[in-house]
Amino acid sequence: MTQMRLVVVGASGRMGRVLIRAVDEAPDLLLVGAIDQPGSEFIGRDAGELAGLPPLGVKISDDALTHFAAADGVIDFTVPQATVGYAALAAQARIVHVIGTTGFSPEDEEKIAAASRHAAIVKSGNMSLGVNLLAALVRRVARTLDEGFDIEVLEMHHNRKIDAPSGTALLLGQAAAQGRGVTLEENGVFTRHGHTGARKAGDIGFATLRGGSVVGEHNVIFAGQAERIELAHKAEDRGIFARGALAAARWARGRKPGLYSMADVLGLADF
Ligand SMILES: NC(=O)C1=CN([C@@H]2O[C@H](COP(=O)(O)OP(=O)(O)OC[C@H]3O[C@@H](n4cnc5c(N)ncnc54)[C@H](OP(=O)(O)O)[C@@H]3O)[C@@H](O)[C@H]2O)C=CC1
Ligand SMILES: O=C(O)C1=N[C@H](C(=O)O)C[C@H](O)C1
Repeated sequence: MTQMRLVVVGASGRMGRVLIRAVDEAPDLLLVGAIDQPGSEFIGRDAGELAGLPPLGVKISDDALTHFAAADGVIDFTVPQATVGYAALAAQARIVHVIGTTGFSPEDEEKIAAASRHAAIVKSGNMSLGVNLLAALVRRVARTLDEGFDIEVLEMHHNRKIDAPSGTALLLGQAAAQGRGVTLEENGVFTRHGHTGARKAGDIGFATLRGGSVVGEHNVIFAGQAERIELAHKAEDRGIFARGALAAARWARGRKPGLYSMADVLGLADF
């Protein structure tokens, strides 16, 4: 098969730079575009140089439309508003859209679902193999244990992160809720402050820590009477997310339009 031509949007971001290096290392992939928002100080710079590589001959641009028209897929770790716009453009160009961005509102989610009627979208709050396997384990454990075990999701990230709880924490909370046969809308508890009263049986609680340079750490705690089960994942390098995103792009190439998850990509949906 010919090389898959990819555009990285949010090219100058933490993930954008890691993705440019990961695409460059993959012989079956070709970087054909690197997009930042209009007005970015990086427009016109060489994408390779920005990512700490020799020049790649791909300039950072704000012209997404032209680059999408010449690509097979777009890898997007940006911000919700940008991703919703790129979903519409990728749908128009009928190209694969891999979405790693987190922090979407329900309205954003609806727009992305609408775009997925025209193009294959793979979207996940965490693209790593480890976290998606963890989610499958959480679902299984939650299915086994009854409400005698309280479920709490704890996460820590670097001090630049702008959304909470993390996309991964939500993904893990959803897995726990699915296992229990409930929904996060009904059972999720996202803040506790002041005189909260005792914990309600069946709640799925979330706690958020921010600080330093932590790439991403998640714990799912099943707390029972006199015993506790803890399942955890610690990300040590953003390369794990980039590798997952590129695996998703390869998997989605040629696939029919739809909204897919990393569980689909990794074959974990029925785990
Ligand atoms: N699913 C997963 O596995 C992972 C998801 N993430 C998620 O990815 C997202 C990005 O994370 P991270 O790289 O750390 O964040 P950064 O802030 O470092 O990067 C985001 C980049 O997007 C750019 N951007 C903003 N608007 C646009 C636009 N309209 N077009 C193009 N680029 C735009 C920003 O530019 P500017 O600085 O000029 O605003 C910035 O360079 C977050 O939502 C994060 O939670 C992160 C890691 C893994
Ligand atoms: O913003 C980050 O850095 C990360 N975001 C994702 C999330 O919200 O879970 C994934 C990863 O944990 C890093």
